[in-house]
Amino acid sequence: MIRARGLTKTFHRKGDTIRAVENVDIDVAEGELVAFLGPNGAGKSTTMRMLTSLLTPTSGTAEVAGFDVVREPSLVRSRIGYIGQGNGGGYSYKVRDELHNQGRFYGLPGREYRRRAADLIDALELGGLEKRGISSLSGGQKRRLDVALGLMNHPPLLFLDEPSTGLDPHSRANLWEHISALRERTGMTIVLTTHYLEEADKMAERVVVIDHGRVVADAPPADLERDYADDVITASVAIDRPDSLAAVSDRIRKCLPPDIGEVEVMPAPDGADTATVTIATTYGAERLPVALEALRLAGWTVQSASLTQASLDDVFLNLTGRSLREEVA
Ligand SMILES: Nc1ncnc2c1ncn2[C@@H]1O[C@H](COP(=O)(O)OP(=O)(O)OP(=O)(O)O)[C@@H](O)[C@H]1O
Repeated sequence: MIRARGLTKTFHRKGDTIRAVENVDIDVAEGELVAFLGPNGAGKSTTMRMLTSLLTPTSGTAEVAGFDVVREPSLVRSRIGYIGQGNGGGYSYKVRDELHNQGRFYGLPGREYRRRAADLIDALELGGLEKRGISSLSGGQKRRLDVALGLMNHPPLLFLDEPSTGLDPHSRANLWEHISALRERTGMTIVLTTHYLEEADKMAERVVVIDHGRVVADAPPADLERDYADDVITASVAIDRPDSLAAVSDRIRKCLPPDIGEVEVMPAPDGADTATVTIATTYGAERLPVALEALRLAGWTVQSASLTQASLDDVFLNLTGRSLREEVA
């Protein structure tokens, strides 16, 4: 569906040169859901706008839905849906009129656009709102209408630029339910931008991490978390008072399998007779019981244990030295 090579966009503004996107390669297969993840200003929207033919690349090439974005922009546009960050609906129109207008824009015959509008009103739960003015809709309802507008031409490829930004968690979950259901029904390919880590983790089959206009990683979320971040096992272990921390640490390390991961032993901060064992590892969920069993067999009493699984924020931190969560906040 998408094959981009060396995609680059440089803006010149007031004597400044802004390298918004640099040398980006992207492949998206039919039916995939791919998320571009990165902080504000990383270049996600600019990349998407080049792929939708709205911006001409400074250099590089992209084929989208079988056509070249520079040489065949109208063929690209006829085969994609694009929902930008701004609101698609003209505010003076009513919900159904806006959908019908969109159908006319794509040159659909009246019967067809009325049928599609009715279908999308149903699929995106806009029933009862058909005659409402768009300016009176809630944020979540407006975003669902945006998605409906982007789907009027039945595109095999849908681009969503920050579909859920500004929505409350309930509306966000609701929008995602609708998008997932549509995807299941139509097999549509979806490319979206987001800076919600949880959203990318849960919804996307593949995450393209973008920072300073460059792709810094591109893989399924679970692979990124395995390759670029650690799970952390934490266990609180009872210790005998006379033992020095060094001796305890040595004994604990020796009882654990050598390949378990990076082990650290710290005294409890409140001076109690416990030590905190942390193990940075991959496949933490499988290794947690192994570690606990090894400690138990060696005679240690484990008072509590927990597992913190690697997140996409850890991935971003390890790749860039910055926390995406903090940057976005
Ligand atoms: N038309 C433009 N003229 C000048 N600079 C621009 C223009 N459009 C984008 N930029 C700059 O290019 C860089 C990338 O912007 P872009 O909007 O692609 O980032 P983004 O990752 O989508 O950010 P956000 O999450 O805030 O939407 C930023 O530094 C931005 O200020």
